[in-house]
Amino acid sequence: MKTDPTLNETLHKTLDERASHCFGCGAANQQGLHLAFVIDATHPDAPRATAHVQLTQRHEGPPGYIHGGIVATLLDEAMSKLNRPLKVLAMTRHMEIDYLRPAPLHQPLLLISRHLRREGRKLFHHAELQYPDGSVLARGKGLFIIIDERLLARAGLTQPQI
Ligand SMILES: CCCCCCCCCC(=O)SCCNC(=O)CCNC(=O)[C@H](O)C(C)(C)COP(=O)(O)OP(=O)(O)OC[C@H]1O[C@@H](n2cnc3c(N)ncnc32)[C@H](O)[C@@H]1OP(=O)(O)O
Repeated sequence: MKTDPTLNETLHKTLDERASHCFGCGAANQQGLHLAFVIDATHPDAPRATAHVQLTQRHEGPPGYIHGGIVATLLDEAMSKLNRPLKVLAMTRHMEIDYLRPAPLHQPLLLISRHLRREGRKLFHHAELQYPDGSVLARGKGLFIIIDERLLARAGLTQPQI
């Protein structure tokens, strides 16, 4: 049986290295958004993440504005960045979004997320896309589920013990 020649290489990379093509934040993804977050873990149980965003016509939906699916990606990515400071691996299970105003292209915007609460494996996060003056363009609430070792292995995401 033939094996994929890239498989062995993939298995020997850490999860962080394998996330380098993440569409939201991966440095190696040339088509990605390259979001760079600053994490504030002053309160370890209530971390916050912030990123500056300025998108171009590549991500256009309505003329002059960011596509709604990309807005969802921004909010999802911002919320996912709260998992590491909480010292867990977790994936988005449910997300809801209020698109309050069209989000403009070519303008500096702020992406801000915060952890709300934890109930067992369930993490409840919140995120906003804002103008620099704090007025809100879109708001998201997310349910992230903490992934245990068994599920990591099933998803092929186990970090090899070598
Ligand atoms: C891994 C590191 C990589 C991170 C990259 C970050 C990228 C940015 C974030 C993403 O976009 S991740 C990609 C999008 N997400 C996915 O692809 C996840 C796909 N879903 C799954 O793989 C599974 O559903 C998942 C592993 C998340 C959970 O599967 P489980 O079988 O472990 O969950 P389960 O069905 O038992 O639900 C867990 C709990 O949530 C509850 N739940 C589920 N849906 C709910 C809902 N909609 N509202 C409220 N509660 C809900 C459910 O009742 C249950 O509650 P209890 O623990 O109290 O019993």
